[in-house]
Amino acid sequence: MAVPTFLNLPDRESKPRPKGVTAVIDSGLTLGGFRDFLESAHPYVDFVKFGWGTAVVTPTLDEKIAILRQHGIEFWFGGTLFEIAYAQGKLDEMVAWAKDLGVSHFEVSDGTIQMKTVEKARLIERLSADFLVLSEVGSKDAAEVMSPSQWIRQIRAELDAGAWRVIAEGRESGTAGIYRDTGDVRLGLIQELEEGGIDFDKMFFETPQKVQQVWFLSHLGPNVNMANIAPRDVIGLETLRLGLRSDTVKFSLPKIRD
Ligand SMILES: C=C(OP(=O)(O)O)C(=O)O
Ligand SMILES: O=S([O-])[O-]
Repeated sequence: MAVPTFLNLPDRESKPRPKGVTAVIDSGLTLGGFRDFLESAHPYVDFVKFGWGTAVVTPTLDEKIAILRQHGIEFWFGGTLFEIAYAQGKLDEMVAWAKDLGVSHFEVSDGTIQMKTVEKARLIERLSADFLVLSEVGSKDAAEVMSPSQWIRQIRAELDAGAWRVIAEGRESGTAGIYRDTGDVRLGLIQELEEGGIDFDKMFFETPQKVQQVWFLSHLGPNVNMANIAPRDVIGLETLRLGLRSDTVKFSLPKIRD
């Protein structure tokens, strides 16, 4: 990796990283755009999520997966696709298709459909036999606001059911789940998750907007796990993690900035 050693920068592990991961959302890049993006930014991309149902309408899905393999990048399909398959009674078919494609990670969410907590836990447990399960907590509907204690209960229940990581909902837009509809972080919620003893290394925070990335880095440090990062933002996000941009320069200049 080309980070020069003459600067004092925060420690960043190289891939595969246990934390400090960047998960990109592909909302439908062209094959050429996808290839170019990863040629430029692959050291900083840990995962690609094919957003919502884009995977099933992407004629070049196999080619995209081959490019991800060349760069050692894992991928998964948007939780919305799981929700639609489940609600149509087609989960077994989706699992078979995912296995055929060699998928190792699988998202289980209920951001759009209603699902009982015990049913979600059962599905997490079942899918964990075949995949590393990312379960997502939070609604995609900005009008649905869950209390911090509900968030804590659900995160714990999903980790107990076998989820490998829990994703905190933010959408592609950054206007639901852990955010108000204005995009402002629900500060009290994040604080209560921390006080409630949630292990943030087991969480992926969806942080599509730069201001949201800056907030999470400033409060939880350079190695916070972030998801729903747009391809065009990956290099910029890495500079934020390393304190190479004014917003987080305290990471590279801790003594003269606070
Ligand atoms: C990111 C989204 O969906 P998914 O989590 O299913 O990819 C979205 O609808 O904003
Ligand atoms: O679909 S979006 O804008 O979250």
